[in-house]
Amino acid sequence: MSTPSLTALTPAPGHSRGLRSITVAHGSMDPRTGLLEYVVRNDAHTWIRRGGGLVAYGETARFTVTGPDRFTRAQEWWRRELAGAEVLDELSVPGSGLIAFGSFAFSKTSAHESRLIVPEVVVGCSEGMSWLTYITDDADAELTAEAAEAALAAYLVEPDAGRSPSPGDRLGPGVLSEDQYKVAVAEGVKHVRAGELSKLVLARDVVAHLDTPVATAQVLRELAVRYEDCWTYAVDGLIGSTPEMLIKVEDSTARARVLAGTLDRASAPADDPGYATRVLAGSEKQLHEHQIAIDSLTETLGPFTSSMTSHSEPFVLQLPNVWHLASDVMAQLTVDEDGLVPTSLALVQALHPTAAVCGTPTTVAGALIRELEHLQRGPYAGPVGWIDAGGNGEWGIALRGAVVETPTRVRLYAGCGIVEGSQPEAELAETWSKFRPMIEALGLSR
Ligand SMILES: C=C(O[C@H]1C=CC=C(C(=O)O)[C@@H]1O)C(=O)O
Repeated sequence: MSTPSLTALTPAPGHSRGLRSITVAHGSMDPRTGLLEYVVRNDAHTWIRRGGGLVAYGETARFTVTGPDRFTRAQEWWRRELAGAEVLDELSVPGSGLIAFGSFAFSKTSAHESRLIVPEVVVGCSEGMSWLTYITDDADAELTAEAAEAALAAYLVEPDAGRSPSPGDRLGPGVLSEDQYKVAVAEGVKHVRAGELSKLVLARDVVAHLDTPVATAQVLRELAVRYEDCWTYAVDGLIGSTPEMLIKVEDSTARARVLAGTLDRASAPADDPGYATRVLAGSEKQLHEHQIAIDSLTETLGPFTSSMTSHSEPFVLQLPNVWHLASDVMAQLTVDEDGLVPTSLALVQALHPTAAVCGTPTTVAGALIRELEHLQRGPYAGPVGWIDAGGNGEWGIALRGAVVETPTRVRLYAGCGIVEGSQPEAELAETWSKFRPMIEALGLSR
């Protein structure tokens, strides 16, 4: 397997025949809002958690691809772009310098285009540092702090208006009705009981029809404030706030957050603080589902690492809508004889799709998803995130999100892990708990 390396992705300084970028320190940020003050336009690309991360505007380059080799081809394109690039970066931290935002289709057979987008301006904030990056393909453009500030100012000058819920806004069914979804779950359980697979993830969609155009920036700000432990993403109309980190690479350290096992907070008794721990961490079914997800990640990540640690027991992650059983995994990536480690995108390629969104074994689950779901997942449950010139990056799984299909039509997706003990009615209810972040951020009710 050829894994692009950190060094192979590092652009040569001083000669340019393509992308050119400058990164400068950017004034201090309001600690209460962090990056959110920059999420003012509906075309923002975002990757935000607890006020930090990246917000970007504009598009200097784009690569689109479909098919089973979408990750390899995207990496090749990124390497080619970097090879001819000129990069001035006074910070040189993960996420500074040249970066691309990306979103990949869940399925290798999907007609949906996976994409890498190199923005024009990026505001970044991490560990008390803030920076501004300006990226151009104009050989004559000046790479100065003033040029970067001017490029950012041009995007911020006209913020998009928010919207208020309208009486005509409504939530309609998606491809499968609720009853059809329950039938699909029951079918899935039969296959699990027959021993064909141990876990299968079945998803469904619902469609928000709005009276007036969706105010994406407002939706993203609401998601980022409410779901501050999640990663609020926006890439080209794919928006949401995911609690699941597929892989994060910072130099030679990789991290992942694996989730599986869900409990709706809406149905919890108010006066029982031990409820989530008892019901989730005390449930054989939930622990089994979680173990399958952990095993799938660690088995695949193992060959890339020299050491790996995770807690022996999952913890209960509390989000505003649900509790999850969660495990954080940290690994040291193996450094090869040339001193190189795999890039974040190379690891994405190896890890996707995990048991959290597909099932185990992957091929059996993938075939059953196609047979039972009747849904074009598109970018739902695919990797979403960013990569920099050094190969660092953060790639979440595009969950708890939606695709803005037209200014007034937004498609929401949610799925559930199906194991032997799954009940169709309970899984249907669980999809509603997973739709809730988007339903509320859009100002809708069920
Ligand atoms: C497939 C989804 O969630 C996955 C991630 C966490 C917990 C899950 C579960 O408990 O079923 C799912 O595997 C989704 O949110 O659409």
